[in-house]
Amino acid sequence: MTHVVDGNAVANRIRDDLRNCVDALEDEGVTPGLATVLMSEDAASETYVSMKQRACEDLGIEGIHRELDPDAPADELLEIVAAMNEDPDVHGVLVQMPVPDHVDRAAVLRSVDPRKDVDGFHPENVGRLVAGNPRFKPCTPHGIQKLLEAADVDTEGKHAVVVGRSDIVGKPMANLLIQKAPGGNATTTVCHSRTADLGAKTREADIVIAAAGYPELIDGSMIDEGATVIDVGVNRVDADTEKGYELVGDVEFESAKEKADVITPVPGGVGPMTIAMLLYNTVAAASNQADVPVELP
Ligand SMILES: NC(=O)C1=CN([C@@H]2O[C@H](COP(=O)(O)OP(=O)(O)OC[C@H]3O[C@@H](n4cnc5c(N)ncnc54)[C@H](OP(=O)(O)O)[C@@H]3O)[C@@H](O)[C@H]2O)C=CC1
Ligand SMILES: Nc1nc(=O)c2c([nH]1)NC[C@@H]1CN(c3ccc(C(=O)N[C@@H](CCC(=O)O)C(=O)O)cc3)C=[N+]21
Repeated sequence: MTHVVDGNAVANRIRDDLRNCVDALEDEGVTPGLATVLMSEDAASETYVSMKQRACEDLGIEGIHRELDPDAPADELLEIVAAMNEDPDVHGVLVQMPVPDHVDRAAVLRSVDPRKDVDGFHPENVGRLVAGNPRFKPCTPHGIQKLLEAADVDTEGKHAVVVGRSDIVGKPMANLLIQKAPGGNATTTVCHSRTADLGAKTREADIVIAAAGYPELIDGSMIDEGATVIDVGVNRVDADTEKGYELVGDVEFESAKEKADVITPVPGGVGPMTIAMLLYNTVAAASNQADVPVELP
């Protein structure tokens, strides 16, 4: 029987453990604070940011949210981030991606205080991750490591094929998988839009991590018997539903499930883990900044 990993259940376990950490910080007079900034009118981005804020509230983390007109000058965004960097009640700062085209994305990522960079996107934190000394592991790849662990999938010595090379998912995922550390030690291939014969690469994989943002790109014919399939894709596809769309992963679930031993669904797989690990990084940031040690899950 194929194991369909319940990301909501794993995420809820982590969130329960984090609640104890928040209580321990609270006992020392510290309330963790997460500030989010949204400069977009994209409906999916709005949904994700409000899910993050609700998750904070649920845990006793103080959520602060700012929204900017997508046409506002880039300096306005940088000023907001600078104020959040200075605010002692804010321990984590997250600028929801993507930002509008007239805003220099790299400059935004550099503007976040690296000690508050709970996304792990600041170049200093990217460098530390690559060097094997991470401060904050990026939320989605970190969540995938936790999911693999929960599903008893050992990465050591396995061939992992990551489909996608974005700064948010593909690259940090590959960097974690090649680390000489628990959850790493995998032989790792990174594929992208210029990869020739993607199926030939994914069929070689013990673990496929699909993060291309292309609905049902990977079907059962591209999966080896007994493989583990992690579907990161969250694509809104027009459908005759109440909302007018349905969520579809980068994996064609039914055919891939026939081949895989372990597979994650969409929704309810990687997505909830991303949010749980954002809470994790926020608690870690508060613990470091307040110099109050906590035992993270
Ligand atoms: N579940 C979660 O928590 C999260 C889900 N997501 C979802 O994951 C998906 C990927 O997100 P993100 O990394 O930000 O996306 P990006 O668009 O930034 O990157 C997509 C990557 O996939 C590659 N790619 C695109 N099409 C193909 C193809 N046909 N064959 C092989 N590679 C391809 C691109 O290649 P190239 O570099 O050559 O352009 C690029 O490297 C999206 O659906 C997004 O919504 C994202 C973040 C969190
Ligand atoms: N600075 C920044 N940090 C991010 O972490 C970041 C970002 N920008 N930009 C966009 C992506 C996307 N992302 C998701 C988070 C949760 C779900 C999630 O919880 N998905 C639910 C379904 C959500 C729904 O119902 O629409 C699920 O898969 O079960 C999905 C996607 C974080 N991202």
